[in-house]
Amino acid sequence: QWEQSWTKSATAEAEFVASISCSGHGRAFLDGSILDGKPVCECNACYGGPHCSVFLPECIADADSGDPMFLEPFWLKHAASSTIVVPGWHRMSYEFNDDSLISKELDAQIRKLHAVIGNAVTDGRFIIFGVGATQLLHAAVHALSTTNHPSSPSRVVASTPYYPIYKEQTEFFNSEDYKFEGDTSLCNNNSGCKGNFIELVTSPNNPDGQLKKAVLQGPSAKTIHDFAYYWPHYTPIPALADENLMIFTLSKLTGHGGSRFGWAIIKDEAVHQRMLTYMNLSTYGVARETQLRVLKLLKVAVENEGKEMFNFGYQTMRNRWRKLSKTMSLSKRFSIQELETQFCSFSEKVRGATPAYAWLKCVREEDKDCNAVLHSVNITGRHGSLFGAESRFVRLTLVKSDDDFDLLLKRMGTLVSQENNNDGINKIVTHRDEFIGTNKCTG
Ligand SMILES: Cc1ncc(COP(=O)(O)O)c(C=O)c1O
Repeated sequence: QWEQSWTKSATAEAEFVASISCSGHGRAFLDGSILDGKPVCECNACYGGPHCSVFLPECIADADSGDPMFLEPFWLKHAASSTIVVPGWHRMSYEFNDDSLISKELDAQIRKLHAVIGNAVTDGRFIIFGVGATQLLHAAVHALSTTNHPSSPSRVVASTPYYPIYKEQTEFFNSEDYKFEGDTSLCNNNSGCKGNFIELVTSPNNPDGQLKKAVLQGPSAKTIHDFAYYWPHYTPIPALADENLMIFTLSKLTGHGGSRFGWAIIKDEAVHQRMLTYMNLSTYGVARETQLRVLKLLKVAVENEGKEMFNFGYQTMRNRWRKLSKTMSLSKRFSIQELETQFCSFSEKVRGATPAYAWLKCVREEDKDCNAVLHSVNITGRHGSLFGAESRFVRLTLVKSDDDFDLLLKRMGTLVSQENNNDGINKIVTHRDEFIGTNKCTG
């Protein structure tokens, strides 16, 4: 016998903020700036004005970050089932009742999620939570490294092109126990293979979306499998992954990058213990508010056997890829990666990959800096050199909001049509070195 009482004002406050109109190009938040007693609209990139109704035509199409806002419309539609209320007294303690830092319910929910999607084995494995995959990656490198051997640190490698944080993080923490050594191929001819290796395997890969396997084998090679994108939004799921150390993140699964939540699935107990020690000494676990929210989100994610969220994610990414591929098919100046088709055990169909990023190549000899070419039509992507690749590659994000994607597509369309117009003009104009932005006249 109870009556709703103290949550009334919280729910009214939440619904009031949600009702503020930002013209479909922004959102007001409870913790946003206040003007005249009301939270103000925070506009999507390239929109402004008090209600985000003004398009800013000169602005940059920012295709740099991998912020998966493409899932926001799903959560707007599922507001009722995904909302939580966090009272002032919710889990104030440092620990759960069993002295752990991990919600057992959330642990079980994660195992259920993997069983529903069929992308990773969790039976008999340890699960540990982290403040995003970012924290877990470093905890894993620490746990697998050979300690107390300052003269022979573990050699951290990844296949080019690789996610830049691997290098940046390993170098930043500057440990005596491990060193970033770059591309895995340094060990292709056996001469470079002395010592202990930690190979970071990203599958599907960031930036090019390829499904990858470990290159290094044998007792001196340990692997960390970064499965941030091993979800049906981005790739067919060919098989259950059963690697020694697998890292997943909420960011690319549900789109909640800001919640800073990831998890690792670990086979070996000693490695698990070392990662736990790292977590205890760095952050003492993940915020209980985050764990509560993640539990709720994952319950929605597995509703209806995962069909709703994963279908939404896949359809959105597939539509974006169709549009982009159509535009790029008209270009001889740029190419993007080939998308592999294979059987997906989750959808029980043969389907194509729909990666989070387009890995764009400027094919003309003179376009050595591809990001500079894109700047001519106000697009900025992530420079290929950050991934250990040539500067004629650029990573373009396809996971941001519809507004971001639409603008990127429009600007890519402009660039490609300039190229096609120029092919005609080049036959006539031979005396000018440059025209239309930075396009070179090669005719
Ligand atoms: C391959 C890969 N691993 C890890 C991460 C980091 O994820 P998180 O947001 O959980 O820190 C990203 C984010 O872009 C990523 O692309």
